[in-house]
Amino acid sequence: MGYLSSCNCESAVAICDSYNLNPRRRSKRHHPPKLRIFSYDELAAATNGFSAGNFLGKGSHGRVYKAVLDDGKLLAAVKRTTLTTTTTNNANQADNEIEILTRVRHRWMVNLIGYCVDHRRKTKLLVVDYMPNGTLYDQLHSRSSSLHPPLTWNRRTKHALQIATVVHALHAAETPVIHRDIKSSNILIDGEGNARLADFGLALIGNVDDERLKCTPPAGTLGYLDPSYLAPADLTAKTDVFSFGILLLEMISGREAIDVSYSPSCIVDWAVPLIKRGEFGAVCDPKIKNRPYAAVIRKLAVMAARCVRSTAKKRPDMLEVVECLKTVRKLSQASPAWNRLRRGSEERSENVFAVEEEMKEEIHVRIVRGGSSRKNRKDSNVLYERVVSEEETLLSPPPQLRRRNFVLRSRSVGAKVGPDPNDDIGDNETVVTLKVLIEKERPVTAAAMRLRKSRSVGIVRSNKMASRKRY
Ligand SMILES: Nc1ncnc2c1ncn2[C@@H]1O[C@H](COP(=O)(O)OP(=O)(O)OP(=O)(O)O)[C@@H](O)[C@H]1O
Repeated sequence: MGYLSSCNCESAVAICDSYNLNPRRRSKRHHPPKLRIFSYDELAAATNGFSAGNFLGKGSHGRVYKAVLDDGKLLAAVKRTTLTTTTTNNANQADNEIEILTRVRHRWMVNLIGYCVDHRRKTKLLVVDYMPNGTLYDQLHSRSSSLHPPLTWNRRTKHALQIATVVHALHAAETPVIHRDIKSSNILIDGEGNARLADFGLALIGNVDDERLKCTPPAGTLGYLDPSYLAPADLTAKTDVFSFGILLLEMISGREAIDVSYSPSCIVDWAVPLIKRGEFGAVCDPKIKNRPYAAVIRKLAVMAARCVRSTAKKRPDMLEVVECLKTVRKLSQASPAWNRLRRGSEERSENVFAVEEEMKEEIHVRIVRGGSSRKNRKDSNVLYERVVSEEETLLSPPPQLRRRNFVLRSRSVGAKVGPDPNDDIGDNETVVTLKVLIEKERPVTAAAMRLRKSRSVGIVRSNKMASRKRY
């Protein structure tokens, strides 16, 4: 294969291997195994002739089978793609996946073991690590609790951190990789219960200003696809951050990215207003038995809401997401005694939280420190007025707010912003008047159907690009 000879596997493979990114381990350089080239017959024998008994699942690119190799010493998954006579999207996807998986490896990725290209049979086979515990999608959304018991909070945050870590490593690699198809069905669970990122069929390698990336049409999966990614030039690492944010919301809430049995059916439209109103309990999956204290759920939910912002630039990068998840994990694992203490203090400061949460809906804040008369309060005593950014309202109340000596009111859009002349407020009280963004209530439609697991859509590169020189 041309692309294999054109890139040095040994050095390229190391580009995002976390072992090599860790300076403490750099001295003992970790050399990933060489890729193997399999024959069709070898893989046919290893999968019992691609039998139904070895069938693992079907994706948009083809079927996946369990393979037993090396006299039973190696279990692998074989992804089988059929080539057609003309250059098709499927063929491109298999090429692209091999090329990327040849160059990048990470312990939280489903890594490539080898491959087989059989032109006579018009078949391309990718041999990857076998993941015996299914997908994160199954674990989150399975109806059968005996097959997949509900995931604990600890598991959810562990999986989220593992995937955030690998996505960050991909983005930070010398030659960055944008996955473009982060979703719960592309996260597989290995034998030790670790989450691994799979399916690099739509991934792109290179810098965003590379011609190849600039000519590749947008692709992804409905429900996870960044709404600001409408043209090739819109692609940035923040495209993955959006999909990761959807994944986080899915993990926190247990809801699917799109579920038409709810209204709103899109997880963003449902969860983000709740998060902005501070209703973190409502967002949290009722199947989680030992929930952490509210501040931990809040921290993660706010991060998820920031990841799914419509403006890509305002989203955090994956490093910030990784740091947030590490903190969330530390806080979640704090001792029960510490949590009891923390809960107690949360209850005592309930009013403060209520204020903070009400603030999340505001778009303007005006704080008026009261004088001795209402007239004074009305116009001459405005000490502070500003537009509060979405970020501030999600994360923290302005420092000027104190628990005592203020009265808080909410107003709908269009209401006058400023102190109400009918207030009966004593001297030296602070008035906070909020302009509230009221979302139009949408009619709730009866549950009609559930969407089946969403499939990836899109092509990896245009035919024009396919014929261009590889780098
Ligand atoms: N490495 C693997 N080990 C075990 N099972 C796997 C492995 N890879 C895939 N599977 C199974 O095969 C199914 C199909 O996987 P595939 O990646 O082809 O498609 P998908 O991610 O479900 O859908 P799409 O291709 O549309 O993104 C998965 O849902 C999973 O159950």
